[in-house]
Amino acid sequence: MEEGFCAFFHLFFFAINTIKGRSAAMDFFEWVGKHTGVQLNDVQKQAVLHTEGPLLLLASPGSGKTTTLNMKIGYLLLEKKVSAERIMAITFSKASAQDMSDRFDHFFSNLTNDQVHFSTIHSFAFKVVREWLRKNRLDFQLIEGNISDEELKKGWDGPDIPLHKKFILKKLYEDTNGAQISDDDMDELMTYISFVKNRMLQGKVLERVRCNVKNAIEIFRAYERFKKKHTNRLLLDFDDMLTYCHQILVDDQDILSKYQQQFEYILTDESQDNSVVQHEIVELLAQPQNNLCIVADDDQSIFMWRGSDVTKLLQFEKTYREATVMTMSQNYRSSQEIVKASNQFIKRNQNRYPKEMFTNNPSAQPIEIKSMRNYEDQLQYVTEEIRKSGGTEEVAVLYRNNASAVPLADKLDKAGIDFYMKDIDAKFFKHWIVEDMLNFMRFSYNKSRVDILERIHTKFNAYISKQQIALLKKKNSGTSVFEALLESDIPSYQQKALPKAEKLFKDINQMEPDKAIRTIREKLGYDRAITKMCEKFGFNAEHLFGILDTLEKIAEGLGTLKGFADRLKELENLIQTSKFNKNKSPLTLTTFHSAKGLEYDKVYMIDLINGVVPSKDDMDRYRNKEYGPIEEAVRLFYVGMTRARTNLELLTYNYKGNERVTESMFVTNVKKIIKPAGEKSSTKNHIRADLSDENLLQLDEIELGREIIHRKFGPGVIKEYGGDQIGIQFDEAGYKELLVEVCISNGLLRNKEENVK
Ligand SMILES: Nc1ncnc2c1ncn2[C@@H]1O[C@H](COP(=O)(O)OP(=O)(O)OP(=O)(O)O)[C@@H](O)[C@H]1O
Repeated sequence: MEEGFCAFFHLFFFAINTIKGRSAAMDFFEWVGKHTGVQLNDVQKQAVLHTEGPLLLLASPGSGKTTTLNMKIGYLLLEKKVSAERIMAITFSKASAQDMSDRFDHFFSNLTNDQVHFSTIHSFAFKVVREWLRKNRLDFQLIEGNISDEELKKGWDGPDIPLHKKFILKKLYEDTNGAQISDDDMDELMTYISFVKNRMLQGKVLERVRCNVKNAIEIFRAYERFKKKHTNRLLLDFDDMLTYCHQILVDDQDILSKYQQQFEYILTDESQDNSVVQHEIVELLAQPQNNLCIVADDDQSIFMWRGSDVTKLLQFEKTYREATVMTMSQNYRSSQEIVKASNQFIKRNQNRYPKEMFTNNPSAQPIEIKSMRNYEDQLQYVTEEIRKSGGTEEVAVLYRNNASAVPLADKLDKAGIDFYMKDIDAKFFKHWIVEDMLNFMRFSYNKSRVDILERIHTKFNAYISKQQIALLKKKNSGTSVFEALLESDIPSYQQKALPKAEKLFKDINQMEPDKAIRTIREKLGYDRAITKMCEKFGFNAEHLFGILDTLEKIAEGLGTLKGFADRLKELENLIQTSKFNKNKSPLTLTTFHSAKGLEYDKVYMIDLINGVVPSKDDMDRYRNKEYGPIEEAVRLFYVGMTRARTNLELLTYNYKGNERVTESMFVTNVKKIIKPAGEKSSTKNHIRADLSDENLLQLDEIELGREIIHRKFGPGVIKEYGGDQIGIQFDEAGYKELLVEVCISNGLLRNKEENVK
């Protein structure tokens, strides 16, 4: 009976094959190539054919990772006759699971009806956890998912906390620190908890994990206790799905064996993004045959901050003695120029598998590096270029921080250019700094509004105390709060301050909004109040002042305060709805992180200044000889560069507001890479220093204010740095502008002894 069925099955396949035109002599690749139009290269073919045993497929960007994985699944199904339910294809995000599934259908829907399950590791883990809970007659509740900032801010009525991760953390933060948690701290705390759980860290090691949230470890521990003890149900967040799944596979042999037997072949895409716990789950499932195909690019690992870990990839050959490692280095996406420069650039990282990406694609445009005078010029330039290009090609503007999107969206919208924004983050508009500015403006319309004053009274120069607010509330006179206060018993320092503030509020009300913001910041003392808050609570001053600068930019050219408030609403709405422009607009705005896996004809990478790319924190840690973060920043830059097919522009500038900023050290790197050999600066006029000398100033150590010693001009201080030039004020030789490359490559500058750690 069974034999008969098999014979029928083979006959059926033979029929399909013949229908689809595959003769007996035609090999799989020829046949598939005919149907899909994709001719795999030799390494891709080898990777497809290697089905038994552990395989690490290291692939460069654009080298056809997803294409190869899909071909491999096709091969398992159609050639090796493996049934679909015995294949497990795992990706990192829902979007890439969908992308892989779509691409599989595109290649094979005419050739097979088999439905392979493309899953995220989270959805598989959740399935295992549910099965175990059912088996043990336990109930559970998910405590993570969408919740709006408004809902969170509103809090809850009654004694019971709503069982949601953010509410629970909010409460535990308040209990531990006696203060409300800010949005930024909530984000950082969530990231910290994810990191710790994904890296499976416990005990003392936790103390080594950096987190700027006060008492983060205590809050994390309290959170874990809360989830276990609060109800008779098990409370699970997204990370718990992974840690529980791992523990279940370790403890419950029945469940482990069931899945090990079910999945004969396991394939994982984007494995460089897997965390420790995710790698361990995959390793357990693959045993004992270890028919495991891990597709990864360690150079595109950019989620270390939330727990991903390439160590497992780098140790693959140690984990599996019988491991095969293959490298796919041919880039099908980008031009000669882009492939060569990015291949060279990524080599500055030490902690990586050596690879040599190459392409047979033709040459296109040279990589352009534009150094603008200031931030505004950069936005103006990008907007103008995009306008001129007329929407004929796919263009992306990539930035490191979501905050860059708001002024850019504003500028593009004012120029009438539509865009698709990949990762919507309208948090900017809900930030307390934005709320503060609007409250200052609202209060200027009606100075009797104690409720508004209550929100800003500590943030301007009138020294209005909590008691005075209470008094005003009690009086409820409906007159100007300033009049009411001046009539009451006030300390002498308020005698002058109150009328002055009252006058300023009156003036603000009549001003154009950008001037109003400047007045609030400078004359009413808002900037000073923010600086103090940063000192007291450890807030990130750069970020907060950045928001204020952006507000001023948005306000430019708007006539009234009301017009400004309306524009903010309009922009928020525009950003929220831009996600519906996918496939409608040829222009995409996205962070470097979210651009991974995507490609465009032309890519602009913006805001390439030290302190942003790489971040100040990355640079500080680098100087302290902690290399992980800077290497991740390099990988992120590399991901950005390799998104471009034919055109890549790197944009930097010298001033942000009045502040002097310096060109990203990565841009300087790329400049050196792409400069034709003939233009290399001559070194023959200089006596070469011993370049291995540890005291020599390195490129990435250049910073304003650093004290150095020049071989010829003696001691001095770095005063300017940007583009190719470095400005140094020498003790004796006066101020000089020198070429960075000449100084560094000839070892002309040494760190002053006390700078050297
Ligand atoms: N053998 C091949 N011949 C021609 N084109 C190919 C081949 N392999 C892949 N490609 C094409 O190269 C492009 C990149 O492929 P794919 O998206 O699979 O790469 P990737 O390695 O996943 O990229 P990344 O990691 O940068 O996101 C696609 O347009 C794909 O069709």
